[in-house]
Amino acid sequence: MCGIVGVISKAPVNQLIYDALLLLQHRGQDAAGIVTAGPDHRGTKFFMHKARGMVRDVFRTRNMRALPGQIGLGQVRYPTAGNAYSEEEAQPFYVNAPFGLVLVHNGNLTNAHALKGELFAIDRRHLNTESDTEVLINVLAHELESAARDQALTPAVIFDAVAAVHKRIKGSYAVVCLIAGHGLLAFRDPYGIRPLCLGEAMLPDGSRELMVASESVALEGTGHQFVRDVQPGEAIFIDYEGALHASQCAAKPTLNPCIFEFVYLARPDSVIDGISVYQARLNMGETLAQRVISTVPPTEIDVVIPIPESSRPSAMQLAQRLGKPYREGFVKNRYVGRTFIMPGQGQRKKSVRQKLNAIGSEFKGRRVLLVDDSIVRGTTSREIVQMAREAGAAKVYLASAAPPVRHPNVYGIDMPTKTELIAHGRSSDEVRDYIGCDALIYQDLAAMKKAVGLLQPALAGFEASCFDGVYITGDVSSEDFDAISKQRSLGFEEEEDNRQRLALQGGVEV
Ligand SMILES: O=P(O)(O)OC[C@H]1O[C@H](OP(=O)(O)OP(=O)(O)O)[C@H](O)[C@@H]1O
Ligand SMILES: NC(=O)CC[C@H](N)C(=O)O
Ligand SMILES: [Mg+2]
Repeated sequence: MCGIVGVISKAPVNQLIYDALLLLQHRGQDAAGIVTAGPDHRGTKFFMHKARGMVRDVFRTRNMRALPGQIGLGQVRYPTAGNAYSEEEAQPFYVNAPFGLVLVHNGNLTNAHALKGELFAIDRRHLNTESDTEVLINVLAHELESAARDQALTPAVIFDAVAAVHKRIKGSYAVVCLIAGHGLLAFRDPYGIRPLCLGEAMLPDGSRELMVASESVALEGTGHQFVRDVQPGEAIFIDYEGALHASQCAAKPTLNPCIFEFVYLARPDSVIDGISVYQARLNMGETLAQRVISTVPPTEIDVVIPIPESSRPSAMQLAQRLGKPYREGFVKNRYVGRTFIMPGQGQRKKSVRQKLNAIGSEFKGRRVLLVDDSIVRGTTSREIVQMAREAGAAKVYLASAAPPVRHPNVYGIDMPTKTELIAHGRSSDEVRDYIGCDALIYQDLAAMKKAVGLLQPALAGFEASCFDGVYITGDVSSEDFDAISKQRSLGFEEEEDNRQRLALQGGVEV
């Protein structure tokens, strides 16, 4: 779940894209990049800067100055394919033909490994990284080339190319792409797994600035009005004059957003596909309360404490429903990022204690109900339960606003292998024992789908594979699972080697 943004304006866009990326930082902490198209030669020259790191670290003043132009796009990366530690896999990606394309992608292709061979052998395109996004840009380039041939690149031709891309690639993808000299193209996979929305702002000269972004918070936070979500399977093309063209390019589009966006990934102040993320989390707290009441009598709970950050709305609603005080028992170090989206278990584990610290007085002698939005690898909850006990809690109960995560995700959440999931192959009692709490209460999946789904009647359903093992695209083979998980673990091994080498040399990790 990376964060992506694209803008067409009559004013410089470098600072605007930077600001939008900061608002999307929660979607990716590993790398960031911006491309702008310069005012010269009708915007056919691209200016790019990308590197590993958080937005604030990647872009220095000199980098910002080197990004002129009124059109651009950007990305913050949370790697779910390829190698998390490779600078070359930071986005945007560039290919020089046809026209010159730069592209950013949120999602994960499940058939990237098969397409790689096809691109080389049949389409005669060379790929130089392990990234699925490089596969995607090359498929799009090939299809644009085929659709355009010797005719002018009209919106209809571009939409034909996107229709062909939908037929070739599998998985999840929200995409923004600049076509040199022509305009900005954005499209979303036929199931609408990953989010993408459109906004606008009027500039002082009366012209209209258009922005597409992963979440509405990026629009709002940069002074844009939300216009609408890009529909599943739909493509929109905004030409250099700012005219917007839209077309449905998929044969059978259905709206099945990833439910994990509402559980954890998205910011609560965003609205995705008409669903307020905050309201979704409140509703999850409400249904979780029913489960708590049937497991631990409320008379045995003194206080409800959230595990910051993402669980807060659910915990608040749960406490209200139980009629128990809601207290802040853990303080979050705001300078440590989100632990779940860090690459590598070693780094994630170390970061939990750096990130959260208990306020002793809130725990001493109390029977506490800790609430988290989800328990995935159990990294957070195991540490937190121990911290609550060290702080003197009399009883530690743990409630998860999401059901057990038992299946790998192949659509843009980095949990490609079953074995890394704490609830895989374990009963709830076994997970409770592993985590070390006195009672463990999980959300009910059907209740959660209903509680979030009622906020958007137009939904066909949710992509909820990590909870129910049903893969919405219906075409993920065991070979695809193997390819995705193998490739991710190879990246980690490489990094582990790298860390050990640096440690031996007394070097500093960069
Ligand atoms: O079981 P685990 O593998 O630990 O994963 C789940 C935890 O990770 C996330 O927190 P994170 O620190 O990433 O972000 P947050 O501050 O938004 O809650 C999530 O909110 C859970 O707390
Ligand atoms: N989380 C994402 O959307 C990642 C995009 C792409 N699969 C990458 O790894 O770079
Ligand atoms: Mg958390």
